[in-house]
Amino acid sequence: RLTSPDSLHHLPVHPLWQSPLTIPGGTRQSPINIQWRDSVYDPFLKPLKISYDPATCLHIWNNGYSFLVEFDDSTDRSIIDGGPLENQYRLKQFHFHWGAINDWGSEHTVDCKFYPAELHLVHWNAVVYPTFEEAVMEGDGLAVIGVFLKLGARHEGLQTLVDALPAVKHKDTVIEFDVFDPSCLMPSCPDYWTYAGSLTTPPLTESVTWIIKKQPIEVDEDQLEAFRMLLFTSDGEEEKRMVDNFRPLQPLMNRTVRSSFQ
Ligand SMILES: COc1ccc(CNS(=O)(=O)c2ccc(S(N)(=O)=O)s2)cc1
Ligand SMILES: [Zn+2]
Repeated sequence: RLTSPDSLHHLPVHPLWQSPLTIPGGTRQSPINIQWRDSVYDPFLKPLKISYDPATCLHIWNNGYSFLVEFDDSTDRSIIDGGPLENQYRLKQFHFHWGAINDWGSEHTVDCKFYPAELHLVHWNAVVYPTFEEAVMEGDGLAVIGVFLKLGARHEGLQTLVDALPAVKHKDTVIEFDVFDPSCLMPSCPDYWTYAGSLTTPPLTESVTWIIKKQPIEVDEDQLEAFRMLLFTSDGEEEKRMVDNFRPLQPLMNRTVRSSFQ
């Protein structure tokens, strides 16, 4: 059993990002810096297999941390398999982390370099665990694919999401979003790093197999600015722009980052 959520509330929190800075006894916290030269090529790592059914898309909502696109995870219609994983994992939601300016915003860094934003696709091990909530508490319960966003050409697939953001400007607003294929947000290169880590927001449980794509996707300035016009705050509250919603880097401790490529 992992740290229970209620034991986290008295810990020092990061001012901008209501997430405890440290977890007592935490040995596999996320995010981390990925030092390219220290990652170890593992020839036994398989290619990651992704098969998403766009019709499993349900809605977009602003949860006060980020905006999430949630999926129907009651069946195995949207799954990932292979890569470092021993089971197939079901897609539950994806969300982003971003900065107030383009110099930072990602959660993971590569050779201490920040990207302006990072996409997280959250999957859970429905082969072994009966519910997502149980999977969140187990070491092999979750698999999150991280994709870096870099400033460049406009991303047409992302634009359909961006167009919906004004409707979820405030915390706890939701809109229906019934067809979206997150595969369009994947870079073309299959290369990834993988390591054992945690959720980067409460409950910060050490239940995530991280799969971080080496190649970023390109988005343009207007698309990043659209993220930055979202609010942490509910309608009627004093407006706080939703920016810098990333957790500080955590110590690598006794972990090795493996790469699927040489
Ligand atoms: C007990 O019920 C629960 C337990 C946990 C959650 C949090 N939601 S979550 O697990 O999808 C994620 C939180 C942070 C993620 S990150 N940035 O590492 O990809 S994913 C919701 C309900
Ligand atoms: Zn995340």
